[in-house]
Amino acid sequence: MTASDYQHLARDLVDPDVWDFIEGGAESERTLAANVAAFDRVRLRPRVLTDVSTVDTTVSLFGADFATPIGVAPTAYHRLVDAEGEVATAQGAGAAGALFVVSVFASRTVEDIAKASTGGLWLHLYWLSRRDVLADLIRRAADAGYQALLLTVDAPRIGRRWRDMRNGFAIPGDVTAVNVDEAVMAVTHRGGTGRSAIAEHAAQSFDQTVTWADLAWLRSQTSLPIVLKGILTAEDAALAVEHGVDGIVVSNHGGRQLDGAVAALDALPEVVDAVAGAMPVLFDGGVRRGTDALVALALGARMVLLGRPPLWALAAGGADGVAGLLQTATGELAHAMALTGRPRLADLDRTVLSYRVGGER
Ligand SMILES: Cc1cc2nc3c(=O)[nH]c(=O)nc-3n(C[C@H](O)[C@H](O)[C@H](O)COP(=O)(O)O)c2cc1C
Ligand SMILES: O=C(O)C(=O)c1ccccc1
Repeated sequence: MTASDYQHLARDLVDPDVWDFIEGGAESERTLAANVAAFDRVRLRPRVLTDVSTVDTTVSLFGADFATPIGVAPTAYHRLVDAEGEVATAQGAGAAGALFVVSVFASRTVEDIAKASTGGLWLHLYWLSRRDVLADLIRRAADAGYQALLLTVDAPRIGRRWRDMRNGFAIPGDVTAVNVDEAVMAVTHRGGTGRSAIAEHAAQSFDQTVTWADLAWLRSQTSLPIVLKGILTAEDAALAVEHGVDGIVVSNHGGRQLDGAVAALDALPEVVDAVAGAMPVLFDGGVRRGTDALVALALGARMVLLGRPPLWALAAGGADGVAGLLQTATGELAHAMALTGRPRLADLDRTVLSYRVGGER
């Protein structure tokens, strides 16, 4: 089944306030819409007679091999939609040979998730004020076999998500961020009419003072690769290279942070050009099909991540749903590679694309 099939099934299964939390974006949700619309503008230039009897979707990243360049983006609290939560997501991603990036606000322990996983795992972090909590979690993740750290840099504060504010949304009490010290989570505000508990919690627990210079502290804590998520400009891509990070994710957080931010796909070419091969560039935002993945890969992404679709699949089908989603998307990608006459990921370049992506610049 496709992402859209799982979305339709999930809608009837998930609590309406949780549904709004998953689906929603910031303010007018313009950037959320733009992420998906950007793919609608693209058309492909197929080449023919190239021997596509074997199509290869395998990709390696930081020394690990993946069956597919389509992975799972970090999203908080998977137990909101499935009793097994991230353990089921890890089983599904592993079955598909896909990367799973585990949110710092996961609702299962990093150790339990690692035990359930047969694939690659990275740990995502928000920069909490409590550096001792971060340091401890980084150590646990390394011990449990996580292969990289992904620091999200587009959320010093949480975007103004009116659905959550109007719903007075708070994570239900039986779902908790089990990997984060209770002292950090204790500041969680209950939300209430007109307020989002998630935004209030972040306002109290995230460190808004961090700058590029602070990355040296993170580097000192681990020998794992460090990937920055939430880069949208050539300027910041150049700074990322300068500061010696190991990879970046071009992302606008699925339209959940700065409304009006450029569509993720439109930002991808300038970032890829600025990085100029110095490190892998990943991509997320609006990918709903394998054919969308092909477009981002053609623009220079090494891997693409899905945010909302794995939550839909998890809600509708648990681990099997997540595996099914990733396998279907990978199948679509392989088909599109065959039908564009590019049977290897290395064959995918901008000549695949007919329309210019990247806005007016
Ligand atoms: C319910 C939900 C929770 C999320 N939680 C996180 C998070 O904890 N950390 C993070 O960096 N991004 C988070 N994201 C953003 C995703 O990692 C990703 O950037 C975005 O969903 C990609 O867009 P897509 O949903 O169109 O695929 C979340 C997104 C959703 C929908
Ligand atoms: O990152 C997000 O988009 C998000 O929804 C979230 C969830 C929990 C805590 C902080 C942010």
